[in-house]
Amino acid sequence: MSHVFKSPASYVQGRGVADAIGTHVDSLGSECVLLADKVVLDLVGDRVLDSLEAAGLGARSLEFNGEASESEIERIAAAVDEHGADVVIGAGGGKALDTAKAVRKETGGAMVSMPTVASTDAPTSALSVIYSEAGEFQSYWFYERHPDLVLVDTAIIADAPARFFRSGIADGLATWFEADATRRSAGENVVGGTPTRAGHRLAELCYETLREHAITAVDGVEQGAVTESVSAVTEANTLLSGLGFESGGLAAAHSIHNGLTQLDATHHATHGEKVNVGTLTQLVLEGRDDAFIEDYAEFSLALSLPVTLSDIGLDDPTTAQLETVANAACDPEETIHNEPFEVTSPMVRDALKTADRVGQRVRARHA
Ligand SMILES: NC(=O)c1ccc[n+]([C@@H]2O[C@H](COP(=O)([O-])OP(=O)(O)OC[C@H]3O[C@@H](n4cnc5c(N)ncnc54)[C@H](O)[C@@H]3O)[C@@H](O)[C@H]2O)c1
Ligand SMILES: [Zn+2]
Repeated sequence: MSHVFKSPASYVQGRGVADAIGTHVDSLGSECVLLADKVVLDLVGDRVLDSLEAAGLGARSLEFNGEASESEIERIAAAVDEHGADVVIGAGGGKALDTAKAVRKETGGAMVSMPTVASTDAPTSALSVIYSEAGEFQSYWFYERHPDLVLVDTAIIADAPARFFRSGIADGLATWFEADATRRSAGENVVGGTPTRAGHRLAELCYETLREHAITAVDGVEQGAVTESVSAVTEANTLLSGLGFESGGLAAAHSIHNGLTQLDATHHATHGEKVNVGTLTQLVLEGRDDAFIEDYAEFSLALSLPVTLSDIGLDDPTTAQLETVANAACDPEETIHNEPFEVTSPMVRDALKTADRVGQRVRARHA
């Protein structure tokens, strides 16, 4: 298998860049559709449309219903075709961006990601995570093409609720452990090859950046402030984590996340919050030493990230529920098989139980 690295064509990040989106998009097409849910349209719709029009581009918006489901993708793709648009701009969280990517696959043309929360590493990837209308994980859809442009306004990111930012940090922390597992197993990354040195090291840089800046960055976002740390962590959550997971590879943490989505009780927890429980479980599964696992749990607590099953809505889960999660996590298509040893469902069930106990014990120290 060849070493493969892929990425979006360009990435622009800065305070106030939403007002200049037209100048970055004008080489990509002429008729733009902005896809975003009601909250995000109210927040940035006028600014984005004004900037596109000022650059001489046609611009209109379409309201996203909130779920990256097949039926929603079909509905939006039909509307984009009807408008004759050749640029789809997705704005919002991971689900809006994943829907915009899927729509572009149907309609052709250019695709722009404009995350308005730094909550996941979805903005840069060439894949969508598809859910049922009821919100259960269904599958990954992979695309030949990446977004043509990823544009991140740090003032918008810093103004959004800090919970999203923390969730993006969790998603970014997982990236390193998963990329490293993939490297150790000589496994396959998400772009159809084995990891390049670049993919692996970008995942590591993501982790280093988060360990060095995340706590102060969260302080900033809690104040709606854009600081150097907020900027560094926005880049880590978005660009470094995105390139790191796709070209570095995914492993157990995201499979466990996908397993957790099978249980309704976890649906109120964000992607990153569930991923954090997945990371702690991955570390237990890998047999990391006590100090290493506890260090991760302590760092999570310092960021108010979940460390127990109850933190993500699973109070007193039954063994049958944990087996549902573990079975789904061990599906033959899952990335958990990038761990450098054979992983079975009972191993994941037991690692989930143990990680939960570690989280409870470490939290009790702070009570
Ligand atoms: N494709 C990928 O590579 C990839 C990677 C990671 C995660 N994901 C997917 O991303 C999804 C999770 O994304 P998410 O955690 O961003 O949640 P989300 O997309 O479900 O929701 C984001 C929410 O934030 C709100 N919002 C957006 N910007 C805001 C702002 N500035 N201020 C206030 N509210 C704002 C939106 O209205 C929405 O309710 C999952 O479906 C996950 O599977 C995909
Ligand atoms: Zn993720």
